Amino acid sequence: MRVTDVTLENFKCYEDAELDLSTGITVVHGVNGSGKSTLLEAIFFALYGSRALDDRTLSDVVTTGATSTAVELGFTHDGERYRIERRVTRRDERTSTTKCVLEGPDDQIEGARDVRAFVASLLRMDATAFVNCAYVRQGEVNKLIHASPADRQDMIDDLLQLGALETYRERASEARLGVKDVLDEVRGQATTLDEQIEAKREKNLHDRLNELETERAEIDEAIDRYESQRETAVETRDAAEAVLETHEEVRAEIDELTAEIETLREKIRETASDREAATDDIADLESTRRELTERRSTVLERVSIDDESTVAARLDALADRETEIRDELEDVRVAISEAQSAAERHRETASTLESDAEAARERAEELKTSITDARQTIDERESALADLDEEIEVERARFDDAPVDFGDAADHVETLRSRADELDEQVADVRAERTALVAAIEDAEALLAEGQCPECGQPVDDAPHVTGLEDKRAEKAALDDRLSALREERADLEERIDRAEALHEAERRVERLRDNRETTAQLLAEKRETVGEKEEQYEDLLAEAADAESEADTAHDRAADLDSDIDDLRDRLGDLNGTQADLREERTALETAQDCTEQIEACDRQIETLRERRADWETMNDERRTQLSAARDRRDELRDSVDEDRLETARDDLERADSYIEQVDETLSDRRERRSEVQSAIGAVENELEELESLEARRAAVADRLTAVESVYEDAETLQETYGTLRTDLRQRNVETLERLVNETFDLLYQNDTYAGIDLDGSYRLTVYQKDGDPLDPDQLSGGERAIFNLSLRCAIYRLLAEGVDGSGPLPPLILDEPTVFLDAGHVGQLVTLVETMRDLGVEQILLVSHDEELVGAADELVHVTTDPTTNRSAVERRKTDLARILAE
Ligand SMILES: Nc1ncnc2c1ncn2[C@@H]1O[C@H](COP(=O)(O)OP(=O)(O)OP(=O)(O)O)[C@@H](O)[C@H]1O
Ligand SMILES: [Zn+2]
Repeated sequence: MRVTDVTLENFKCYEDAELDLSTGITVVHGVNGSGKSTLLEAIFFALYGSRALDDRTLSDVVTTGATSTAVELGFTHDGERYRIERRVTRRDERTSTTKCVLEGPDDQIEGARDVRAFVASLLRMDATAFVNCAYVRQGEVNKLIHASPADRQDMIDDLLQLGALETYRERASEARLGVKDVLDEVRGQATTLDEQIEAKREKNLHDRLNELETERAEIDEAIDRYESQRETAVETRDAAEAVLETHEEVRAEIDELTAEIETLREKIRETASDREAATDDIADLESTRRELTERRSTVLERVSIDDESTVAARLDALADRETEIRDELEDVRVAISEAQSAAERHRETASTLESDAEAARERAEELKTSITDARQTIDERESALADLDEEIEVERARFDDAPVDFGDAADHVETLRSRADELDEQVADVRAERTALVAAIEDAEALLAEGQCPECGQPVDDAPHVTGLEDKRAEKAALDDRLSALREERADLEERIDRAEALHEAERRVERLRDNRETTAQLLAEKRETVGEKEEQYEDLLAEAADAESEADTAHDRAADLDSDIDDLRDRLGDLNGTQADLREERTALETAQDCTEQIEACDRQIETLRERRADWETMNDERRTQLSAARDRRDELRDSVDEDRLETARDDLERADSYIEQVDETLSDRRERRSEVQSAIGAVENELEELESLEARRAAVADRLTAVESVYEDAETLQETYGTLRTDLRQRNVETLERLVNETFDLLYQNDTYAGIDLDGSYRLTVYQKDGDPLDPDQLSGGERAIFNLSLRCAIYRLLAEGVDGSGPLPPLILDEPTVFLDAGHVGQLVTLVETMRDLGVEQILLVSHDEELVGAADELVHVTTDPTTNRSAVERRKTDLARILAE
């Protein structure tokens, strides 16, 4: 197998890396922490997935901060190309494989589990075997030495496919155990069958069958005999029963006849008594009839009829007469009632009229009083009128010597007043003029006193203005005169106004008195008119009352006339009632007679019916008597026919037959029971015989099967032993070869050293021998020695695989991570030799992580790993070997 290329995306410290790898020795180098180991891990992870991670998780391989990583690995194996792609994705808290595909030459495999299984079978190694053999991880160089011999044995066995032999051996053992179970079971069956057959043979089944069959024949014979005897008994019983049955029938008939005779006798007796009762009834009816005839005669005599056949005609005539009387009675009654109500009406009229008259008189009386009152009022009003006239005259007399006529006083007052106003104005004007003049005079006098002109204020000497002052003084005197004249006239006028106003007042009073007078006169006239009307009314009411009273008298007279008519009508009513009573009496008599006739006829009919019935009953009893004697004859005949001796014999026969049948039935049932017992016993014996036969047949079959199973069991045993022996042989051979190879390799690495050789025992226990022959446990070796020793062991295993068992495939690449850690320079050289030897042995590809110069020098190809210091991401680069340059570096 050879890895051709690996591509990483966000795998741990790699963001994006692609690396092609070739055959031969490839050395990966770079500074610490640059990502060398990661590169190898990626290859391991691509092949085995999570199984390659030991105790780490999927999420550890995803670059911190990224959500998903992908690894792609290309490799060739046995001349075919393969390509694995894995993608791991982190989602929420979970990280899982989201893609895992292996493309092979034939088909494509999907899913982590299937891909892993395919890789394990292709390389013949699972992840554990891979790290034990092909891939020495950093610090795990001593893994094989530290492993326990058992683990080592398992591991090497697995690598060399010896595990399969153990599996086959186990399967053969399981098969043998399975066959053993079957064998035991078949043997058990044979034993059981033998026991069963023996038990049955001991029972002497054939003898028993003979005995039972003999008994069955005897029972059959006895049953036949009893059955024929039972038949005879049944016949006897049936005959006796027939005789007794016939006798029973005769008895029953006799009983029936006796009952019939009794019934007939009873009926005859009853009918005879009915006849006697009928005779009595007839006698009673005849006497009733006589009484009725007598009564009818008496009644008819009372209404003087001797021929009863005229009764019906008389009744018809009576009915007509009664109708007439009834009609007339009705008429009279109506007349009385009408007259009564008429009289009543007249009386009511009279009473109404009388009360009308009374009311009229009362009203007349009232009027009379009211007239008297009115007259008094008239007198009072007339005197009031006279008073008013007088007062008016007094007031008018005031104008006799007045300056104005009656009626002009108001105008006069007005005229005077306006004159007074004029005067008041004039006084005011004059007074104002005077006041101004007085002031001017005072000013002038003051100026003058100071020597100035009173007109212009200039000095008096220059303008003689004193004349002006004199004029003003004269003017003032005139004004004074005028003012006193005006005042005088004004006082006079005031007096005249007072008088005129008094006159005006008189005028107004006369006006009011005249109004009063007019009102009073009007009232007087009205009153006078009312009195007149009332007096007329008074007369009318008196006349009205007189008329009503006379009409009331007339009504009383009419009512009295009607009363006398009613008396007459009542007399007539009495007469008619009397006639009606007579007629009714006569009719009752006639109806009684008619009733009697009807009853007499009914009696006659009843008597006739009873007589006929009596005759019928007589005939009936005659017939019954004939029946009675016939029944008696038949009964006597039957009584004579009964034979007591024969009956006695029949009863005895019956009893005997019954008891025999009972007995024989019991016996028969016993026998039959026994027979069915015997029959089933025979069945059981026959069954057992059949079973015996089938047991014998089965025993023969089991014997055959036993032989077959025993031979299969022997085969399985042989097979198991063979696989076991084969494995031991093969392991022994492997151990021998491995021991040889380990020693060879070890010699190669330690030609000169103190060690003589290595011993590998059957269970892969390793012992190192020193030159002096002392044994050493590998653990006791120095660190470097241990590492070399371990690598030798691995190398030996590789060689074993290469020389190999049959069909071993191409060898996986040898991958070593820092194998030189514990080695000194000399040993590094040996390691180089070892690695080269491996290459020569046919290991196609060897991947080494190391910075050892010697190893680098041995490389066919170099891979340089660097870190970008800014991003902390790794990068890979392939370089052709240039030893000189590397050494220079
Ligand atoms: N999931 C991850 N994401 C990012 N970086 C990671 C992750 N896991 C590990 N690393 C880093 O990858 C770097 C490379 O580690 P690795 O073991 O491959 O280095 P190395 O070259 O083998 O070093 P040494 O020579 O010391 O063995 C380490 O510095 C580590 O911190
Ligand atoms: Zn002057």
